[in-house]
Amino acid sequence: MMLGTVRRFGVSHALRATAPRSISARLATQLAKCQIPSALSSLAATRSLHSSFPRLSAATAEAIVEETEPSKSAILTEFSDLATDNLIHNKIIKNIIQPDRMNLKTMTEVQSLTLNEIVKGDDILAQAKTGTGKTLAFLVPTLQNILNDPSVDVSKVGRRSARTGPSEIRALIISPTRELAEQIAVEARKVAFGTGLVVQTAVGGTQKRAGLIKIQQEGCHLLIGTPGRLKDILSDPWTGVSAPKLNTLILDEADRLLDQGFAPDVEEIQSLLPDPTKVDRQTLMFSATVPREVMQMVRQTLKPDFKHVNTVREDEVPTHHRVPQKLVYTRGLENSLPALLELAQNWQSRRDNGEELRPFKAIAYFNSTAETKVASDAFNNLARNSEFRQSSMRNMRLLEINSRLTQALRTRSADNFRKAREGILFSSDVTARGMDFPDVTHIVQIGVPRDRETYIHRLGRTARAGKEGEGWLFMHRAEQDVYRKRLGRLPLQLDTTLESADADISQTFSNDTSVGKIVNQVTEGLAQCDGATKVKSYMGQLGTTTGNFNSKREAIQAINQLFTVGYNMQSLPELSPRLMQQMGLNRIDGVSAGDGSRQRREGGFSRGGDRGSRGGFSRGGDRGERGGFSRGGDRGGFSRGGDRGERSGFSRGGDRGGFSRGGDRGSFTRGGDRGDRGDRPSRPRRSFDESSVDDSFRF
Ligand SMILES: Nc1ncnc2c1ncn2[C@@H]1O[C@H](COP(=O)(O)OP(=O)(O)OP(=O)(O)O)[C@@H](O)[C@H]1O
Repeated sequence: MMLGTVRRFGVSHALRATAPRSISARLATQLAKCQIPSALSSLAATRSLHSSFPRLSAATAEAIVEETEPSKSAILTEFSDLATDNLIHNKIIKNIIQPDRMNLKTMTEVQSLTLNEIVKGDDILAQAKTGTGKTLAFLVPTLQNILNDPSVDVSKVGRRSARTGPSEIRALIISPTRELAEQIAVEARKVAFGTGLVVQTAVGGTQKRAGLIKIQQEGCHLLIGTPGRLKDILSDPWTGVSAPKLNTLILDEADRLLDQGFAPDVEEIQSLLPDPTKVDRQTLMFSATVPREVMQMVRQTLKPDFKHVNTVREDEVPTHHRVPQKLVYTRGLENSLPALLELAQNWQSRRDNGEELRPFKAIAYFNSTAETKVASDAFNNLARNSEFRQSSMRNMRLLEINSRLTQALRTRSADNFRKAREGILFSSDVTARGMDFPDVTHIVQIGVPRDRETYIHRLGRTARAGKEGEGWLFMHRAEQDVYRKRLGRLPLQLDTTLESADADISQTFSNDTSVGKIVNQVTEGLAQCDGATKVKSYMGQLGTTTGNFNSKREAIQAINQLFTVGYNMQSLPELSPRLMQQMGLNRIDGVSAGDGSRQRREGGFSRGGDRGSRGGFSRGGDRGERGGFSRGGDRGGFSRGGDRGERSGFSRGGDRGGFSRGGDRGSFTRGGDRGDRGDRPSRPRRSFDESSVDDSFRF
């Protein structure tokens, strides 16, 4: 059984387990032979926090002892043991282990396997499952290496005189999203506390000038940022950020940064760093997924003798075994939101009935940014009704996050969700990677995600650091083929417990049944949503969902039904000829062609409620007072330009067929929202949602 792999390219060490997961007599003898600290043997047998959190197990330790002849520090597993041979600065260790600080005790497998190699200066590609502590795995040794650098005057560190601006930057971490960059910085500051090392961020959506002044005044040893902003400040001589002594580059979520969306920026950033023939550079790459397609880029970026540390067994899916993953077929696309509400309500009711369950805290992932807004608005609308307010759902925080929001709103949503005890975060893929929200119990993916990696990273927002969690995938039956082709082997099990997933929403429901109540609540919530938002969501789904179905026509039929039945809109949005051409659509497919004049004539959009009374409940009784539109209020409006420097998605260039238009630079993307490219001085590219809306509707 393969437990983990450390490969030096050229010299390869495969770590094969030959012992059960408990310490063996043989291991004990070998540990003694190798003079490994006695703490290790007890540690290998101990599971301090959670039995399923991947630590360096006895078996792995044994494998290392057998096959890699490590130095003794190579297999340290306790943070406190890092004091041995002064491997890691005492202050850093204290910050990690002290109960009033980070309060961590035992290293995870990826931490144990990479720490010594990074301190030695090797280039590393490290792959380990989501939520297994990769951030600390690169932060601790990197901060230590900065302290070890003789040109960093440790005696002066911490004093003002030692802070000499950007020229002191020794290490750079690139992250695909702003929130992740900020999160890494928070962790880095905790680790570096009291050492005098200064950590700064450079992310899009924040004031560039203010950030630069901070770096100038406070200094910077470790800079963490998003590709666009980093490229911007490093390439602009006026910023004064040149980092001549920088000798460490870290790509977190490396496979994402090396794919075609970000690779050009990352390459450019590398070219702006000191010439590696003059300043030796260590490069580290970390991710939970390393698809074969990026390996060529990995080899081009790392030194030829880089090490590949892989804690995911070759025969294993890179999701956690302990996370039940359930698949729900929905009758139509309009069934997803009722099914989500039912899932949350069922869970909360079970808690009310005395089951020992953590409060429902879920992230609902959508494939386009506009869908997150419709869903979030609908849930916030329905949460105002008295039945909801008196139910077990009453304390739910209902939050939205996607790259179209202003950075201030994004940060607020992320912070509020972090703090929330129970709630739902309606999210695009902007939070899919790296984000460490505590105590997330459920990940609900609505529609088949764009690729297997996206599925894995989204799912990885739950069950972190050894905790429990569950994953749900809601999809239309007609997405089955794409689901199999795109996601490959995954341990999903069919679930048929959610009644509203299969309800015929076009029917009238009475409030006497629980499914009726759920459908009616969602319908009412949606009826109060802004028509413009619904149109954007329709457009977004033409971009994302169409490629998920077997036939375009079938997909458009389903999206049309979502719009008319689910969103309760009378007439379909008109698509301009240009847009139809861009999307490869024609009337036969079932879209409505026009120049958008119908929408303009009708003052925007059909306001819903005109499909006749459906009895059983009043549809949007308060819409008169509110003019039929929900304006977002503190839930964050739709930012159409304040935040345009970032990309809200990119096309992977034809891997899914459908509408892909030549990689990431086309005017039309598939509506995803996978990362930030920071602020750009040049004219921003348009994303799918923007282009479609600008072409067909002006509102
Ligand atoms: N040795 C440890 N013991 C216990 N908890 C840890 C340890 N190391 C890190 N953690 C905690 O585990 C959680 C997940 O860590 P982290 O965010 O670094 O995971 P990751 O592997 O980078 O995940 P992802 O692949 O999603 O980016 C964090 O809350 C972190 O504080």
